[in-house]
Amino acid sequence: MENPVRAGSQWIMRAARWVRADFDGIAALATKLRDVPPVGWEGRYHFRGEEELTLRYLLALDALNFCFWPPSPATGEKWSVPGPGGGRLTGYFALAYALRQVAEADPSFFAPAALRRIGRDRVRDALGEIPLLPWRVRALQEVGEALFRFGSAQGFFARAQGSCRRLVELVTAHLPLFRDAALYRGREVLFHKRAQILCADLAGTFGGEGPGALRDLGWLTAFADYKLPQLLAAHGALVLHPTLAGRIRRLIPLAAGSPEEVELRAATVMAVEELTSTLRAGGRSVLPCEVDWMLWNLAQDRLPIPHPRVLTPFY
Ligand SMILES: Nc1nc2c(c(CN[C@H]3C=C[C@H](O)[C@@H]3O)cn2[C@@H]2O[C@H](COP(=O)(O)O)[C@@H](O)[C@H]2O)c(=O)[nH]1
Repeated sequence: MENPVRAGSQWIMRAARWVRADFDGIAALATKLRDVPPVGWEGRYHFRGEEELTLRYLLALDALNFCFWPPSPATGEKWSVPGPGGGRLTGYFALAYALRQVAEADPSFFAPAALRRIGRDRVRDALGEIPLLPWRVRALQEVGEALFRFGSAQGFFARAQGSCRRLVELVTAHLPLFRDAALYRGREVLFHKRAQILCADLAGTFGGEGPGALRDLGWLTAFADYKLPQLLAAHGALVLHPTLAGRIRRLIPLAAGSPEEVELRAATVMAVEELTSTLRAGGRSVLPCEVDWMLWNLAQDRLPIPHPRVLTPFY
């Protein structure tokens, strides 16, 4: 079955007014990507241990995998935690590492009954002053609730039967904060960013074996976060309406669910589809999620324009 994220994004881009994919820009970026080696799983900061705990950890990780930038640009620094080598980690890797330390020091944090009724103080103890704390508390409570209902993380993930599509359906059915959808011109469109990343994280963590043996990774689209549109726009693969570009440059948050925000996400998905086809036509066999990883990796370097800011628990 076709991924609804792909079909929805295609439909949005036919009507889009704020963002367009630029085919010369995409072709130029594809040429650059041709020489980028495949990006493997970067698991240095993740927890890996006994299977049940690892699965609980991954579900919690992707439940919290959103908004790592300071809501107030004037006062806030990007959220960070001390890393293993003395420096500081930010963003996704900071979250992976902070949760790993919790898993190692106090595995009972991830017990279904504990997560179900976790409160702000416990989350703050674990993660420090992370943005959007109330959403994160709720996200963890939902993880606890789902684990409680299924009895274990192993029981939960087993229901996916090795399929990304089923895992996305499962997660979005049982954990409301994974339901990453928007209304565009009166129609519901899906992005399922964190649910789809969970599939990639699962495959990466387990090296494609055991619970990470997912047979339909090609079903996944790009994960419509805030780093990919930043990179794509910086390379001219996406062209933004000047008003939108100006707002992003001035760090003004975009309204969640606004047409410009939804179009940016759809354009990101479609640009990655186009990059994937271009690379394939050039003889390189890649999946959209692999192109996503290449781009996300490149987006870890300093970029000439800021990333779009949307206060949302979805990405
Ligand atoms: N499109 C896309 N977005 C991704 C990821 C990942 C994690 N993947 C890695 C994990 C191990 C592997 O080796 C993977 O490469 C996180 N994010 C998103 O980025 C944003 C944070 O950015 P920053 O502040 O710079 O950490 C935030 O929205 C977060 O949800 C991805 O893969 N693709």
